[in-house]
Amino acid sequence: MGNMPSAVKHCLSYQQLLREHLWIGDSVAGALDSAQESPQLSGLPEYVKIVEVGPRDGLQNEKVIVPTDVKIEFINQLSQTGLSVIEVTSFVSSRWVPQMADHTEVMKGIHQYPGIRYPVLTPNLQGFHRAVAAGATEISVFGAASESFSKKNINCSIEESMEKFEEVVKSAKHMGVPARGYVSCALGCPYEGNITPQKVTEVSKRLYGMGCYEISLGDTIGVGTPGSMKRMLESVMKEIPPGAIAVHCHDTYGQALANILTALQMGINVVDSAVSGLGGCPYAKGASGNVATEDLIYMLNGLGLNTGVNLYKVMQAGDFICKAVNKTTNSKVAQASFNA
Ligand SMILES: CC(C)(COP(=O)([O-])OP(=O)([O-])OC[C@H]1O[C@@H](n2cnc3c(N)ncnc32)[C@H](O)[C@@H]1OP(=O)([O-])[O-])[C@@H](O)C(=O)NCCC(=O)NCCSC(=O)C[C@@](C)(O)CC(=O)[O-]
Repeated sequence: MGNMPSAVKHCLSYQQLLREHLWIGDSVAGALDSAQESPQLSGLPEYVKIVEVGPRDGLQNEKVIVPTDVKIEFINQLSQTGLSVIEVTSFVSSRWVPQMADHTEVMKGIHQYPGIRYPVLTPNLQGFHRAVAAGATEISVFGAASESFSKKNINCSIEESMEKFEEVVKSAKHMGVPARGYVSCALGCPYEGNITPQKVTEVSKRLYGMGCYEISLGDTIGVGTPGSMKRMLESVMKEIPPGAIAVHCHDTYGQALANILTALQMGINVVDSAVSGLGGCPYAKGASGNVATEDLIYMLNGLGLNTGVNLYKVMQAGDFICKAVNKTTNSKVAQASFNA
């Protein structure tokens, strides 16, 4: 059971919750329940940490500005699900990403529960200082393995970005603020196409070397397959231990769950996902949402792996945000459950 959060031990029966609150029929509730109760398969990590990126990655690409109080309510609902990490917002330029302009209000407005971490994106020192002033206690810097994407996304070369991140991570360390590092375009770039595993490894090593405690490898445009995921991870894992690697899979080509399973089989046990499969990067045209947290939990439950997260409560939060942004969920599990 290791570092499994206690919340998982107190989950109510899915059938009971689903029937009472989501009006789901017995057959669907039974399917969700049996996935929950599956025995663990060998060769996989016992516990998987889910990093929920819905409030940040999930919303950053929404064209209509989501009201701040809706974002706060969404995050507060996610805090009730058993998730231990919820990425809240980005301290970036509002000219570049208007949806994140209310970062300070969101950060100050949420209820921060003990035992849950609420990281935020900070591209430079300006963002870092604003984030800390607003109450952030964990940050992420976000680089890329593609020169073109780096320029489009953060207006500088990879080398320049590393210099900015060094400053941010150094200040973060000095203040006792843990820093995570993203590497976008780990399995392909919207501008350059193929990206070599060597380039991903090189950038990951730089971020890990400067003090990022975890490197999240982003399939930004969701073009990866289990084959390219395996080749990329084999290369990165020569330099970084699996315990310090996370995967961040967009689902554009429907490969996200297969790619995640590949990573789990290689010893990775941190996975980023977004409720309802929301998400996309404003600077990665054509990229669809992240893997849906609901679908990820359903698969992990079926593999008998612990997450500490209550699928029913995540579905409720997903229902809330989809209604608020007037969207249909991208989660297959939520679709199957609601349409049954
Ligand atoms: C990085 C910058 C700011 C550079 O943008 P820049 O224009 O090069 O910045 P600058 O340093 O030249 O400053 C220009 C203006 O921006 C301001 N500025 C400077 N820094 C900040 C800041 N932190 N917060 C607020 N304002 C800022 C600064 O004060 C100045 O204001 P002015 O004097 O003109 O009024 C810009 O390119 C930017 O904000 N980019 C963010 C893009 C973004 O958020 N993309 C989405 C997230 S990445 C992603 O989705 C991928 C990921 C992580 O999910 C993983 C995956 O899927 O692969």
